[in-house]
Amino acid sequence: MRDLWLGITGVLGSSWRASKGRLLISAFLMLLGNVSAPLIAVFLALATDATLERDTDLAVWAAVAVALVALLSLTMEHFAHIFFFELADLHHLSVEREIGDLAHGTAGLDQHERQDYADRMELLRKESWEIANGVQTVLTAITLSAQIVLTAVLLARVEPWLLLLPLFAVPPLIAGRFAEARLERAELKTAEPRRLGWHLLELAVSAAAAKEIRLFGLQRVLRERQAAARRAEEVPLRRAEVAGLGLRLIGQLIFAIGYVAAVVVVVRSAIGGERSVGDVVLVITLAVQTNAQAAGVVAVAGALQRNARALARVRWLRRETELAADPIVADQPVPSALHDGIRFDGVAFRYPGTETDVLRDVNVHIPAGATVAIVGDNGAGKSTLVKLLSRFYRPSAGEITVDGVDLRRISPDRWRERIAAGFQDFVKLEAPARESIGVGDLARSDDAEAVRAAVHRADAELVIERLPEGLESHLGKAYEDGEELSGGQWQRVALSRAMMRDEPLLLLLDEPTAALDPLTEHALFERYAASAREVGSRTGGITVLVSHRFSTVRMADLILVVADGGIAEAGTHQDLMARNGLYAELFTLQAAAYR
Ligand SMILES: Nc1ncnc2c1ncn2[C@@H]1O[C@H](COP(=O)(O)OP(=O)(O)OP(=O)(O)O)[C@@H](O)[C@H]1O
Repeated sequence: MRDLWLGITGVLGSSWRASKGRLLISAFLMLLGNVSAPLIAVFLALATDATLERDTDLAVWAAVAVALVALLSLTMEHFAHIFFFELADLHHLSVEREIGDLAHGTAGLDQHERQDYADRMELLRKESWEIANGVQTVLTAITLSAQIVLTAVLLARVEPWLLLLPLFAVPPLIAGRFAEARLERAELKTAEPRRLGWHLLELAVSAAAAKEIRLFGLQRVLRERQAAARRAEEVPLRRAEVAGLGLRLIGQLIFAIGYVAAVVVVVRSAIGGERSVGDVVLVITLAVQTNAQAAGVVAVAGALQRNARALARVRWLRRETELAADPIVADQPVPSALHDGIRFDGVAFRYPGTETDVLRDVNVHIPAGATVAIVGDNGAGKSTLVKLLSRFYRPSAGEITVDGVDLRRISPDRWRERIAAGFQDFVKLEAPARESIGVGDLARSDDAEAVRAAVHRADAELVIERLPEGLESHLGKAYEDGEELSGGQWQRVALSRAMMRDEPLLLLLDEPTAALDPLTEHALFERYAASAREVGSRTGGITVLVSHRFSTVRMADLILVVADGGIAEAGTHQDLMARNGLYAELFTLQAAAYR
């Protein structure tokens, strides 16, 4: 009930803010249209009695009035729609803006990587039009209520017992509520197969996936899976819809019984001479309208509930965004340079909503100015360490300190201003090349010199030189004249973006060179390491590289081998080879493979 109330007031409030004039005009037109409907019955009754009494003047005037109110009742809602559409557009824009603001409004990745968040966000995206059209729903509800009250008054004047007639409209209402609740449960339950269905459809139309799909002959399997996902979505939804239809039908049947009883009561008293024929016409006409009103109430109640549910989800998103805020006050500045470095003390980490620790009791000191390589099997936790360093997540236990200051006490935004990063799953930012690279340091994104320097650091000059208009060329298929790049070329663009910051305190390279060949990766990393050392000697900046290629890794000052949720080995290449442990084994295996 509270959601319903908040839904109604929320819609009216935001429509009022969006456009007072449109809201008032459409409310007036709706009211006029809705109040006119019961008046048709009044004038029809008048015309009938006047005709029977041979009062021609009154009969003609009453007939003209019937035509007039019928016209108002039929047309006003259409005129109101013109204003609704504009209001809905304005509203939709603001709803989408708020969803976007809230989705961008969290510092970490807690929500974005969570399944229940993804499910609800998907529903919310679908429902954004429901919210936008909410003003029509709410105004219909209000003006329909006015119509129902007027109808009730008119019926009561003929026969007070007829006031019971609207009571028969309650069962369809309750049935409608149950049907809606059942449908919502089914929608939530089927969010996963729906997402899977979309994903499979996206795969089917994506150029990137087309190669592997054809090469491995996956078309049939994918089609079958897509069909299975659609079935898994549709069967429960259809069941819920059929069950809802049955419930609604029972509700309408109860109303029909009341309707027939009311008509019988009045016809009997008209035969007995207590009522006029006009009264019978009035009741039959109004009772038909009451039936339509009941259907209208059910429809509008369903729409109000959907609107309330969608707005409740927006409030949920607001709450989630608030909850995601770090409880610890970020009251420490980012150091301008590192002296000691970064320390992990007893750090454990478990992804939200999961049952096992990905990292347990991680203790390591990354000295200022060092170049660190992180190696380990797939799923060992390398990227998780990078996410913790980027402050996308907070450790579940233990502490990460930067020059002795708890990382949680440094504002994530400020910290990230001093981080440069390149990831394996980088963004293919479709924009002019200058912008696609420049956003790596937003403050200098328009600075062509800075962009060129970044391109040089990433050794991506050849990629840019081949573009028809150099840095001004549009990248990607979003543009008609856009240049599509190869995987490796996109990766160079992403690397250039990572190189935009001149003196980062932390350069994170999480397999950013995976699309490049080992020799190129080796050469590139040597180049980064040299420049990182040079920058590091001034600022104490740390470079962290995640790679599976040991030929690249060996040049790092410190190699961390991640295994079994912790740092299994740490040291230089020489140290670790001498130790003859996991690193030595993996290195020897890989070196043998290359020989
Ligand atoms: N968002 C997430 N939610 C739940 N579990 C996750 C999430 N991301 C990663 N994991 C799990 O955490 C573990 C470590 O993942 P991580 O990505 O850190 O491994 P990695 O060493 O970087 O692997 P790779 O070499 O394959 O990139 C894996 O078991 C993975 O399934």
